[in-house]
Amino acid sequence: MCTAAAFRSKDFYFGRTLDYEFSYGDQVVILPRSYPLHYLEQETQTRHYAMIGMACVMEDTPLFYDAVNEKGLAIAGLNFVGNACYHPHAPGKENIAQFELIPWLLSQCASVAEARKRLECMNILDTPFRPGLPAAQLHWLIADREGSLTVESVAEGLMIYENPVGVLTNNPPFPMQMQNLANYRHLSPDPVEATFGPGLSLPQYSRGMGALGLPGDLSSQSRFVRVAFTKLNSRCGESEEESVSQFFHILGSVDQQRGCCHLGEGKYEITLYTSCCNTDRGIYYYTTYDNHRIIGVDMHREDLEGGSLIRYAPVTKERIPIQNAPKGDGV
Ligand SMILES: C[C@H](CCC(=O)NCCS(=O)(=O)O)[C@H]1CC[C@H]2[C@@H]3[C@H](O)C[C@@H]4C[C@H](O)CC[C@]4(C)[C@H]3C[C@H](O)[C@]12C
Repeated sequence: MCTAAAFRSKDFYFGRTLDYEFSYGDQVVILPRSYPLHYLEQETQTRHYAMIGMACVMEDTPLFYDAVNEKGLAIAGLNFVGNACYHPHAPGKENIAQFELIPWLLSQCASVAEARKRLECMNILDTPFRPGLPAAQLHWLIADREGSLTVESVAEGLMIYENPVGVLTNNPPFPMQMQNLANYRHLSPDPVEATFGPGLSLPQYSRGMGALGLPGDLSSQSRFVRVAFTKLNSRCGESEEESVSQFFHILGSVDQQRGCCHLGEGKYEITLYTSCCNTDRGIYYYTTYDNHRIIGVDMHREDLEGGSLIRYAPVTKERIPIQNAPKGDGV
């Protein structure tokens, strides 16, 4: 399972949890403006916007899971298994392979509005990156500080939906997620009046009872409701630290702990990493399952005019300072 969210305080933040049972070899990758981008059916781009994101690099190609470009446009791909359907070459369309979608849009679009224009003439090809690595069945959250889209390539074609909530999880298709949200329209962060029935006095015995009924399980439909409620009711200060901290709390509402989602044969799905990118500043923050310390990688500290990929292996080890150690232990 995975969850992605867009969030605005003073700056605009975008990130995701990546929930899975193994890592493909994730790295924080900065792709500078002159790194050539090759496509199956499109001309090679030799100059384009720079981007930063989480990817695995195969044959010198960064295969992005989520990324943000220097203009503040952000995209995350999330599993959409059983519903994603890609198509053969379509004449008259811009034919883009599934693994090319993120670089194709981030290399040339500065906003959601520009991405939408490109998407309207796109066809997503089923061609795998290489034999033995089938095309991941995904749908995408695309966002900038003005708004969000959900993009789903299904049997009927490429669907582009306005996403008024700015969150995405996995199945079912986006229109069903939104319809399901209506079942929770009564939830509130405020205390609510007892309306159960006339003449019955029911006590408000706890704080937080306005959100009683918010689903707590790990299914993708429940996570959609939970993260939407958390994000829409989020309040935080405008500083970078407060905003980043709040963003990790929003995605913390759908964090997946080892043991709660058994896949059989002793395998468990866990939140491998959580990301939060300040899209205005180009800083990609992340935590990993065993490293709760937020680590940042700032794309503007690198040579964005260069022609080589810049790669950082994620910090995966927990470091727990002891506050009353002799020299404060770095607290
Ligand atoms: C597994 C990841 C999605 C996690 C997720 O949504 N989990 C939910 C599980 S479930 O539905 O609820 O069961 C996806 C997100 C991005 C994907 C990767 C990117 O699309 C880049 C390439 C694309 C290639 O086609 C396959 C390898 C790959 C390297 C993908 C592997 C894998 O499918 C990733 C890492």
